[in-house]
Amino acid sequence: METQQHIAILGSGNIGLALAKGLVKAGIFAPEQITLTRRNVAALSALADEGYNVTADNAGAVTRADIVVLAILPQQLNKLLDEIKPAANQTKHLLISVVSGVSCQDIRTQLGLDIQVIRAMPNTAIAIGQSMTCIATDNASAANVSLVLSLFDTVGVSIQINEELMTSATALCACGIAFFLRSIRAASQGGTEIGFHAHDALRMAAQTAKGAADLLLQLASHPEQEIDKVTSPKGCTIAGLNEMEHNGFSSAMIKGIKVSAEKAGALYKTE
Ligand SMILES: NC(=O)C1=CN([C@@H]2O[C@H](COP(=O)(O)OP(=O)(O)OC[C@H]3O[C@@H](n4cnc5c(N)ncnc54)[C@H](O)[C@@H]3O)[C@@H](O)[C@H]2O)C=CC1
Ligand SMILES: O=C(O)[C@@H]1CCC=N1
Repeated sequence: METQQHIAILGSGNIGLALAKGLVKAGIFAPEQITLTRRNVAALSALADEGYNVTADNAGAVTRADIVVLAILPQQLNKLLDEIKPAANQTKHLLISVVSGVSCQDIRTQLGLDIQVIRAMPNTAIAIGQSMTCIATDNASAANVSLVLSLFDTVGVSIQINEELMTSATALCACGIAFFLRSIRAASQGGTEIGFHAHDALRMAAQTAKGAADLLLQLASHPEQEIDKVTSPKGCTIAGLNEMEHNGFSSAMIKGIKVSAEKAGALYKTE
């Protein structure tokens, strides 16, 4: 799905750069078709050497682009929208916002334009083509929704959801990367305590986690169905699993995801 379009990514931090790298890796955009912005443009010099356009001029980047991605923090958004307002064109531009907790309508209101806005919630695995991305909109055309879904499908799996579920998607999928990484890290720490060198324990834990995820994804199976196959009667798996549950393993994950979702919903309002 190669494209001739030009994309501007406003805010080249963790997720903006992960998106840019993912799109280039997937062969959708050449670096020359991507403009990356950041206030401290010197921090993007390595990207400039790779062929990306880099600038601190957000409005200029918007003028040259067909698709504009907003990838800055919620508290930085209003200032940026004021800056690009003169360059934004509601007939030309499609806005994609990955900013947590900010609705499509919030963005149009701040811009004062009836522009098409699609929210996307990817995660950092987008850099390696493994993102779970949720998208939502309240006004974009079906053609633009398909375009954005197919764009994110090249860098993982994408689904369209109702906009009111976007903060939940943020907690489960975007923050979720950190939650699962911490679980793997904890498993590796356990592995070290029972005899493996730290780097071996981490690799073993990560591959085991990957296998567990693939059992669900490839077999369309349920976790408990797969757990039942591991837990031999009177065995060591059920002993370990029950010990974890007595200490609140599932409960901690559920409570953490709930707190994360509440926080995601309040990020823009508490700027
Ligand atoms: N990090 C993640 O895994 C994910 C983050 N998000 C959302 O993406 C947004 C960005 O998050 P991160 O990448 O983690 O933050 P970050 O702080 O790493 O990146 C933001 C970047 O924007 C730049 N910036 C700030 N003001 C600017 C301006 N006026 N013009 C140009 N650049 C400017 C900053 O220098 C920084 O490089 C947030 O709204 C976050 O909620 C969404 C999904 C996943
Ligand atoms: O921690 C955050 O607020 C952002 C949103 C989702 C992932 N990182």
